[in-house]
Amino acid sequence: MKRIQLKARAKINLSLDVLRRRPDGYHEVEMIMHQIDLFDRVQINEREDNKIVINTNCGYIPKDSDNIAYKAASLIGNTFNINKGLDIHIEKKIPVAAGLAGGSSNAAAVIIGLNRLWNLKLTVKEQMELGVKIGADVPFCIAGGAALAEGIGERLTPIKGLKNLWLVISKPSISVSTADVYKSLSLPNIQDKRPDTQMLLRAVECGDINLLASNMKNVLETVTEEKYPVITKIKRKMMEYNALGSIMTGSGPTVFGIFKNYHRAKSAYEHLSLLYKQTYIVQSFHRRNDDE
Ligand SMILES: C[C@](O)(CO)[C@H](O)COP(=O)(O)OP(=O)(O)OC[C@H]1O[C@@H](n2ccc(N)nc2=O)[C@H](O)[C@@H]1O
Ligand SMILES: Nc1ncnc2c1ncn2[C@@H]1O[C@H](COP(=O)(O)OP(=O)(O)OP(=O)(O)O)[C@@H](O)[C@H]1O
Repeated sequence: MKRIQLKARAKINLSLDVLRRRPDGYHEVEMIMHQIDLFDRVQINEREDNKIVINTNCGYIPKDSDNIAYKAASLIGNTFNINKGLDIHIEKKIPVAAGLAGGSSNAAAVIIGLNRLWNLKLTVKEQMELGVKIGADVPFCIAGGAALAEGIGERLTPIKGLKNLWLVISKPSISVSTADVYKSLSLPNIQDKRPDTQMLLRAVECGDINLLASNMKNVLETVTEEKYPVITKIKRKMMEYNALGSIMTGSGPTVFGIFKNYHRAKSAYEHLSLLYKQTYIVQSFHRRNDDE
């Protein structure tokens, strides 16, 4: 029986802009996305029967066909007419419903893993085209590294990622539905809150973390931060503890701060982790999937 184990890394949005609402309800976005070195471990083992079975150490994600990793496995099985059963074990470390693409990264790991396990010879682009059928963040999680994401998030232009960037990530104990956040977004409300994506892209590519950190913006804060003042509180704390800049990632509620060095990040981590249990000190992860 064949088996494979992969790391499924989380992402943050260094900027998030919404350009328009499409007739199907989805939104056209412009985002700078970056993987971080906070990951779940996904292990896939073939089974004797033809069932897909999800196991996880996390008590509050679905273990049936609602699990996004299950959906990815069944999509690959159906697309390539492979009727083999799989045990998928997810060791969760990425906070759930947090804006960190935890579920999407698991789906991406299953697509990448089955491509290798079953020798499907899919290119990264082909894997991404399958991934978007599961969710808008899945193609980025397959591509990895750092990218400008357009369309609904699936049109990716790879960029040179940031090496060894120190971040503190803090999730308050509330969960947010991405669909609800996009639904509640008022486009007129965000006009004076939009990021200068081109300038931020240049900052990332030059490694100018001061310029980046002080200009990061996420227009979805107008919905989630408005509803949950704890997000403002965490951003303030990050700045109080010497972050160069701090915003919410994705649809929230997780907040991240960028720090000049490990010592400053550690000091912020020590303070914030006393207030918010789900606080992590992490580095950026810049390697793309096609580099591996
Ligand atoms: C907020 C982000 O995480 C930022 O990276 C993504 O835009 C969301 O990506 P995701 O969670 O993979 O999104 P999906 O699972 O495809 O969609 C969840 C819901 O979010 C809304 N959605 C998502 C992406 C997008 N560009 N426009 C949207 O309006 C849709 O209502 C959709 O029903
Ligand atoms: N493998 C999985 N891991 C995490 N959540 C999952 C998984 N499968 C299904 N879910 C469900 O998906 C929902 C969103 O969880 P997820 O952690 O992916 O959110 P997120 O970090 O906000 O994602 P994104 O940043 O892509 O919007 C939760 O309600 C969760 O129960």
